[in-house]
Amino acid sequence: MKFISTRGEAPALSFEDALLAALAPDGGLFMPEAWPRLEPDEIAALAGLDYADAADLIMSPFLAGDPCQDDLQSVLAEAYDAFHHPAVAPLSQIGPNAFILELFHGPTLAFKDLAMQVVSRFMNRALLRRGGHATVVGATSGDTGAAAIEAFRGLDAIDVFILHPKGRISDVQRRQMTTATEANVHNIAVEGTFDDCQAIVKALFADRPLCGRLGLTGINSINFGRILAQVPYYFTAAVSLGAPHRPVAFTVPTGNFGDIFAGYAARAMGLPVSRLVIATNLNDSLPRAFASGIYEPQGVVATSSPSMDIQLASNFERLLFELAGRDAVRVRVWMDELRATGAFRLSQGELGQLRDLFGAHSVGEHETEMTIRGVFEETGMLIDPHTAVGVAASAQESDRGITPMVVLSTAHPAKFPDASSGRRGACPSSPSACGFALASTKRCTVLPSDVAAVAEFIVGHSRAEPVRAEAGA
Ligand SMILES: Cc1ncc(COP(=O)(O)O)c(C=O)c1O
Ligand SMILES: N[C@@H](CCOP(=O)(O)O)C(=O)O
Repeated sequence: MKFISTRGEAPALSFEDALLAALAPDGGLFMPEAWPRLEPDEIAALAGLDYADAADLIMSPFLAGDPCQDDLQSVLAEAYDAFHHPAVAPLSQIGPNAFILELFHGPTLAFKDLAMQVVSRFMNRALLRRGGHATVVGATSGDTGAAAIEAFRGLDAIDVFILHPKGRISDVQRRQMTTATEANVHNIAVEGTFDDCQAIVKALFADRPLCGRLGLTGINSINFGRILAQVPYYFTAAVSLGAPHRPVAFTVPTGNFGDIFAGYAARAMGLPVSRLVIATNLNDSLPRAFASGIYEPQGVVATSSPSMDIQLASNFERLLFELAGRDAVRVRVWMDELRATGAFRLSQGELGQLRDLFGAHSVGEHETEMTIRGVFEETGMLIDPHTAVGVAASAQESDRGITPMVVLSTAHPAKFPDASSGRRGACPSSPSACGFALASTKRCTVLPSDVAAVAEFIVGHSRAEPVRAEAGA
């Protein structure tokens, strides 16, 4: 299997090379050259398997012919061994035909752990096999950074630099990141928003000499490895609700569009997904685009679901690539227009195609709070504000009740105790196994929202060997 760029101007790479490159050198995102298909009997055979064994069957076709395919089984077994629930991603029911997929049983209590624990192991093994050093750079609105620091801390071959928007993450997220004492972990608090952090990361990748010098790689969902490791839970959830014999719908709390794109990938592989509902908070660039056809990200608004305080949804580019029939020229036109004017418009035909599969709803702060309260009163279950955005958005879908609707629960309520209590005093307790970093150590450097300042900090702190001149040069 080879991976190609959505912008069509980069060489096709193997899974492992695409994983280490993270972003394609032409600025595009890697995509599999074709979607592997699972036949209905193969999907049915996932029933009753351990999560890691199911993930092995689902992910394996993407690694075909790659040296890392031999590592897949052991990587998955190790990755999910430390989860706090034997099912890894269990389902619970909150109403007739309404389910919650609990993706918060990993070490940092957010869905990011399911992929990050896999990606870090693949990267580390690749570097040990090939020799060399990598510098991971990532942007976070709180959860990706915590999961990455947990997954990469203490590794000899990899330094990790995580950029978060200063003052715009929860206290628990901040402590999870800044109390790591390992020398390979670096936190940068950027004076800006998550979109600013992500723009800086992309600008660093655009500096090809810097990429080479630092062995730059990324762990955001712009890396296809992240998306791939998020696909299996769509399959396991749907199969436990009757797939492949019964279609299932999903509502996904959305920011960077990575998680919901993994649902799209599952469908492209043959899973009967009848609907994918994009649930955003007040940062509603996607619901506005699905209503009007104009994608026009605006300034980020701070909400009680800070991990979704994102306007520029990077992985939307992957969906546009699919929508354009994989025409990279069309994608480049959209992206150039976005860069030049801050917006682009989809045709009525394209919009219709998207609406056939996707719903998109924005949920306000009061509705989020009322949903947390309502779910608690009806079920006794505490949900976090990101999940609440998902539950509220799923209720706006007109055909609900006909097909099972699964809302992805993307974070444990203990990560957002103030918002998750619904101001009713039902305070979430953190699972004892997670051992939150309560120490007061703060390892974090504040920097302006400026590419040069961040690059200078990374160069000054990375353990990457400077490039040696070619012999005879
Ligand atoms: C708790 C939580 N929910 C939802 C999201 C949105 O996921 P995505 O960025 O993949 O759309 C994030 C961050 O990305 C998150 O941390
Ligand atoms: N919500 C994320 C933002 C980055 O998303 P990613 O899935 O692209 O890494 C976070 O909490 O950091």
